[in-house]
Amino acid sequence: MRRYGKHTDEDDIRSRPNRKGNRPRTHIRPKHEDAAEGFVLTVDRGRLTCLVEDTVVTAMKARELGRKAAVVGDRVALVGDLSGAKDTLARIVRIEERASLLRRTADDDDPYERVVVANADQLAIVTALADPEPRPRLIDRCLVAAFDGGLTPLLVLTKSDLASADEILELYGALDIPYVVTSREELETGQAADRVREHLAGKVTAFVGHSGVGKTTLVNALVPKERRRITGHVNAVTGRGRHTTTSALALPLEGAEGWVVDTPGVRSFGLAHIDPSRVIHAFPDLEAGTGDCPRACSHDEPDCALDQWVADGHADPARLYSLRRLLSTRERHEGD
Ligand SMILES: Nc1nc2c(ncn2[C@@H]2O[C@H](COP(=O)(O)OP(=O)(O)OP(=O)(O)O)[C@@H](O)[C@H]2O)c(=O)[nH]1
Ligand SMILES: [Zn+2]
Repeated sequence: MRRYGKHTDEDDIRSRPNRKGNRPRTHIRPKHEDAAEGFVLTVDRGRLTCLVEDTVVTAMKARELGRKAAVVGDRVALVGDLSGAKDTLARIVRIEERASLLRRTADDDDPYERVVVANADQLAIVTALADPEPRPRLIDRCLVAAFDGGLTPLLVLTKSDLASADEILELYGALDIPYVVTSREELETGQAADRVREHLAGKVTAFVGHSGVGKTTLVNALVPKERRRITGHVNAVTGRGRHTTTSALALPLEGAEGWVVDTPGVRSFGLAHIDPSRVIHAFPDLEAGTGDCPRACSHDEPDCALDQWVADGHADPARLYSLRRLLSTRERHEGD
């Protein structure tokens, strides 16, 4: 697992314009030197559940954090009552620098950024091969969010007992994304969890997927029994029988070191915040050819240098095609 250690807060490292003319802040003697290090497991209406060593502590952010919000996966510094006893509340005084940040906008027309998960190494995109039908545009949008946020994608294709994975795998072949295909039978024998777990060991993995794809079933097979959630659909009369996830939730991986971050089912994945230059970073073979692109090139315009780069044999045309397909998913379509 990535060692988070005592990172300094990025915002504190950058020298800021010193409007008030007081001494610049240095990080040599940080405030709250004695603060404990915690890991945010979930957030619920301003209350953050954090793991501090082996104790689960409820906390809220200290006023000095201002508008900064801690999210699931954040490494934070806590002070105050760290006993974890009932009705105690610790204070989060610092959010450490993030190694990655999975974001989505609720809607492309809504510029408000909803941070989903911080510090995840990997994004597991769970897609059913049938029931519900795979939605490649949604997969593409998740991939773009992963590349933009610095996460490595993993495709988890469920319900192979209902339909073949060939078409989807062909569509993503050029992207060379690691994938796992699972079926009902493999869920029952435990093979499905075993094969997915191989990709999760030592990592923090955020799971996303449209409702009904089998994400909860899979997550439950990966975490300790007492942490499992109820699966199945809402009972139309009582409304019970289904978990209502509103925030992401970090759960320990069973059988290996690592974290599974379950996120609420996504219907859409808004990408208003995406920066193409961060996406192309995930395509080093193509990034190397962007030197002659016009300024702020979208890499999908007539003067883009990548056409020549590919024509000269420096990269596979299928890779450029895939990149452009991904970038074009930033435009919103009906049904995204
Ligand atoms: N045939 C088949 N059904 C599966 C498989 N995996 C899960 N299911 C079923 O698909 C349905 C949905 O599974 P869930 O795990 O609840 O799906 P989810 O993605 O968490 O969906 P929400 O709970 O709606 O967010 C359940 O009835 C599961 O039993 C599979 O590999 N094959
Ligand atoms: Zn370009």
